[in-house]
Amino acid sequence: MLSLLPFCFLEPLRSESKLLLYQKQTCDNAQRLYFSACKEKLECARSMKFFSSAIIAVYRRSFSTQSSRTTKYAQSVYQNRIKKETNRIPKANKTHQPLFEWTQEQKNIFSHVHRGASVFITGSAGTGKTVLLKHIIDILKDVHGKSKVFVTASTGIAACALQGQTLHSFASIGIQNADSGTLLDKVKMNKHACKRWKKATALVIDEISMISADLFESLEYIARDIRGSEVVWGGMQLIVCGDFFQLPPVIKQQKLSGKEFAFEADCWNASFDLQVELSQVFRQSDPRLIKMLQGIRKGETDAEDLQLLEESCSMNKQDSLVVWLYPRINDVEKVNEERMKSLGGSTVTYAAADSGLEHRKKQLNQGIVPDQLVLCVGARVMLIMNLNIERNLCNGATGTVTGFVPVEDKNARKSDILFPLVKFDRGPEILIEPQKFEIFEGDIVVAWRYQIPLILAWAISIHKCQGMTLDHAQTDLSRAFGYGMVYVALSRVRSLEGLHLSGFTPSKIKAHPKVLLFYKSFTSSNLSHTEFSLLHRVRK
Ligand SMILES: Nc1ncnc2c1ncn2[C@@H]1O[C@H](COP(=O)(O)OP(=O)(O)OP(=O)(O)O)[C@@H](O)[C@H]1O
Repeated sequence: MLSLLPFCFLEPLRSESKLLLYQKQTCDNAQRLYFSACKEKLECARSMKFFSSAIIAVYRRSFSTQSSRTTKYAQSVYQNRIKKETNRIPKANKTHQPLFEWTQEQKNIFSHVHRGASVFITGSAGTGKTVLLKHIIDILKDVHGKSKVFVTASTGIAACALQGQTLHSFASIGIQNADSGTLLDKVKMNKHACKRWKKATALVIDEISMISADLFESLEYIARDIRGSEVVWGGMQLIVCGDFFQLPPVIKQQKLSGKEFAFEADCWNASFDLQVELSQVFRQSDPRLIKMLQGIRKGETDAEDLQLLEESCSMNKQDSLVVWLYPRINDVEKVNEERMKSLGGSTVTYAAADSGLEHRKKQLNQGIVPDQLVLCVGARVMLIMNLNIERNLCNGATGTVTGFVPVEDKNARKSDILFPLVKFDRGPEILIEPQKFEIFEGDIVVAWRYQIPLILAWAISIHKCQGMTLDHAQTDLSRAFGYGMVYVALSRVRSLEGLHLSGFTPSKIKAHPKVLLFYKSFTSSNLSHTEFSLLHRVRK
C-alpha cells in the first residue's frame, strides 16, 4: 500500500482535505508534474478506503524517536541558508551537448554513422563510449526520424541512462532462453512487437558485453524474418557499443556450441561496416594509473602495476567520501542500512510515482531509480542523472544530505512536503527536486517515474557502477568473482588518490582468454583509427 502514496511528510497528515490542498497549490514545473503523477494513485488509494492508514504508513521514522529534530533543522536551514533562486537547480540537462571538443577519432565515427554505416564501438573504460553514443543517437534521429530509431541496452540501468529500453523488451522475447525459431514464434504472436521490428530503421545496443552469442544470432534472425529482407539485420543500421573486458553475459547453462560472447556469433562480422576501438582515455589523466588499468583489463599486470595496487591498499582508509563497491547487492544493502541506522536521525521516505503502460512499468524497477528512497540528515547520496554538468552536478556525483526543505507555494507558504538539501563533494549545496525518468519505445514514452534523483551511496554494487565516474572508491578485491569485475570497479576512479583497495589478490585480476583473442585479432584486422573506409555489408 505504501507505494500508492508517492509523497513524503515529516508531519502526519491530519485530513484528506489537507492533502488535496497540496495537490492544488501552485508550484514549479517539476513539482507540478510530480503532483499530477501522484494524483491518480491518490484517488485510487482513497477509493479503496485505505487512505488514512496508508498515509500513516508513509509517515515513518524508521530508526529514531526524535520526531521533531529534523523538522526543526530543516526549518532553520530553510530560514537561514536557502537562497531560493540561486540554489534551485535548473531542469535536468537533456541535450547531449558536451563541454569538450570531439576528437578526430570521434568525429570520424560520426561521419560514418551519418552515412548509414553500421558500427561496433569499443574501447577501455573512460574512453568516452557513452557520451559518443548519446551524440550518435541524436545523429540517427536526425537522419532516420525520431520514431524509427530504437535505443536499447543489455541492462535496465544502461537503458535508462540512454532513455531507451532493454534489448529484451524491444525485441519482445521474454527472459527465457530459447532457440531462434521459438523466439521468432513468440515475436510473431505479438503484433506490437512485429510493428516495432518493422518500423525500426536504426537499432542501438549498448553494453554488448552482457549479450550472449546465441541471443545476438537470434535477434539477427528475427530481424531478417520479420522485416522480410535477406540483408543482414533486415537492413537496419546497427550501432553496438561496449567493452568485452567488462562484465560478461550471464549464461545459466553452457551451450553445446560453446559460444558465450556476442562477437562469437556467426553474424558478428557481417553485422558491421566498421568496428572501431577508441584509443584515448579521458576519465584518468595519470599515465601510471592508465597503464595499470590497461594491465588489469587484459590480465597482464607487471611489477610496477602490482606495486601501485599494493600502495592503494596501504592508503586504505575509512573516509566518509569513499564509495564502497561490492560485487553482491546484499552487502550493499547491509552497509547502507547500518550506516543509516548509525546516524540515528529521523528519516524521510520518498516513494516513486510511476505511470504508463502496465507491462512497461516493470522496467522502471530494473533501472537505477529506487522505488523507495529513505533519507536522513547526514546520509551519503549519489546523483543518478545529469542535472547541470557545468556545476559538477552529473551522474555519479556524491554528496551529503544536509537538511530537508519544505516546498513553498506561490504565496511563499511552506508545506509539509520536504525536498532534500544536498551538499555535493565537488559542487554546490542544492535542493533536489523530483525528476521524471522515462522509458521510451522509439520516440514514444511508454512509462515514467517521478522520484528524487538520488541513491544511498555509502556503498553501491559493481554492476550498478558500470558506466560511472567516481572521485573515491574502495573495493575488497578478495570478494570479486568472475571476469571483468575488478577492472570495472577500479576503472571508475579519476586518480590514484581516489583508489582504495583491500584484500589485494593478484589472482583476481584476470581477463577471459576468448576476449583477449578477440581484441588481439581485432586490432590487427581493424581499420586504422584515422582512415576509415566503408566496407560493404555482407548480405546473407
Ligand atoms: N573528446 C573528449 N574530450 C574530453 N573528455 C571527453 C571526451 N570524450 C569523452 N570525454 C569524457 O570522458 C569521460 C568518460 O566518458 P564515458 O563515461 O562516456 O566513458 P565510457 O567509455 O562510456 O566509460 P565506461 O566504459 O566506464 O562506461 C566523461 O567524463 C566524458 O565527458
